[in-house]
Amino acid sequence: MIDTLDDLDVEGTTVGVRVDINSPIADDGSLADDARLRAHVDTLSELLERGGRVAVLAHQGRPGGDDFGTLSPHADRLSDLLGRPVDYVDATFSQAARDAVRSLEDGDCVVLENTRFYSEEYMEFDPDRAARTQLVANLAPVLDAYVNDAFAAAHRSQPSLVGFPTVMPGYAGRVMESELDVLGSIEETPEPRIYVLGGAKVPDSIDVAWSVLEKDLADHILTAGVVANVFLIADGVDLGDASSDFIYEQGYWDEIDRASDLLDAYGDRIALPRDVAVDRDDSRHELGVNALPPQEGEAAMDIGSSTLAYYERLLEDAGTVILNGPAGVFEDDRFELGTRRLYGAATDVPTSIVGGGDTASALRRLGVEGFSHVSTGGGAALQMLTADQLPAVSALERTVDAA
Ligand SMILES: Nc1ncnc2c1ncn2[C@@H]1O[C@H](COP(=O)(O)OP(=O)(O)OP(=O)(O)O)[C@@H](O)[C@H]1O
Ligand SMILES: O=C(O)[C@H](O)COP(=O)(O)O
Repeated sequence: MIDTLDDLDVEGTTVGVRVDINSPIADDGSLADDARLRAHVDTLSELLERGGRVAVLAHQGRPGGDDFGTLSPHADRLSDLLGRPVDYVDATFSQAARDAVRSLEDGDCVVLENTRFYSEEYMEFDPDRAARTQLVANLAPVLDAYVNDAFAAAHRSQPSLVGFPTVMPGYAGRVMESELDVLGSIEETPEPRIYVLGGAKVPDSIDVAWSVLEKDLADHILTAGVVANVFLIADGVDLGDASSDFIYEQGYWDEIDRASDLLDAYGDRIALPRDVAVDRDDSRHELGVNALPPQEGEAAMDIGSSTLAYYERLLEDAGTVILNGPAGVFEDDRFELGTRRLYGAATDVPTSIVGGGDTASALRRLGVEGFSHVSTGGGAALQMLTADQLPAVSALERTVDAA
């Protein structure tokens, strides 16, 4: 049982609110999509209107990634969306951050700097240990309560997600509450159940594949995106140097062995692409897997038309489809076809659940709509749909009682 904002006496309370506003970032550093910020408006508005003093905690990107950066543009955008001033401080738990939090008055909001600018935040801890990290130990004394609205990051056991509710009363925000409500009953969704695993977070997808196949939750897994490329290599297909180098550079080379083990154990339930699309002479060019490897420098950027026809046939019989991650590099018009058609076919399945920040942004861009539920979370939604407990949710369940 988790307490929600209904259980929090907000007025005059200084609340640390963990949100997930991790967003695509344009080349000039601005936000390329604000959907995740919009999702949290209800929670933040409610807290501010009820007289709360709100300190927003969030991450942006992963250390070393192109989208790793400051939350300053997020604060500006939140101010527009909330229709009130939102301060930003370029510190997360230092004296400057604590002073900014202490000086909040009822109805004020400040965004603290990217929690991942600080190295312990990118490590996974059990909640008790997380409570002793620098972030929690330094910031908790200036907060009265903690609200976790970051469903999309709830599968990470990082300090800002599991540490605070160990030392102060923790509550679910409105996004967290509604996601847990919708996604908490996977066993009740109609069968057969198909999982579509695409996108670029290969280790997360392989974890999910193991889990849903072992628990007999999935009748089929359709692979797409970089996940499919890893499975194709595991199946002995020569995808060429460009795709292999990309997988190696992402640090996913070991995932090929894990994919191979999965194919050995459950190959009859895992569908692999029959063709892929590459960039040849600046155009989309499709190649059957028998015609691979592609020419030098060509990478598999999307699933091809034969694969789409095959996947569409499988989806025709599905009762539930759960999708995460684009089928290809949808940002490039030549490689959006797989995502457009695969997700389009999924809207005809009686229960269709979509997860993922990039996925949701791809679907908006492509104008594909009509799903039963579009989750703010990618990996988190998938983990929830494996019927596994999310660490940040467990931490809220075990939170300390309000005084
Ligand atoms: N074949 C491919 N080669 C390279 N990149 C790909 C390919 N297919 C998809 N991608 C990239 O995958 C990225 C999205 O993957 P990701 O796993 O982050 O999805 P997501 O929906 O954001 O999920 P999450 O919310 O878990 O992060 C896109 O930027 C897209 O260009
Ligand atoms: O985009 C996401 O899935 C969440 O913000 C979590 O980000 P992470 O995968 O970098 O932990």
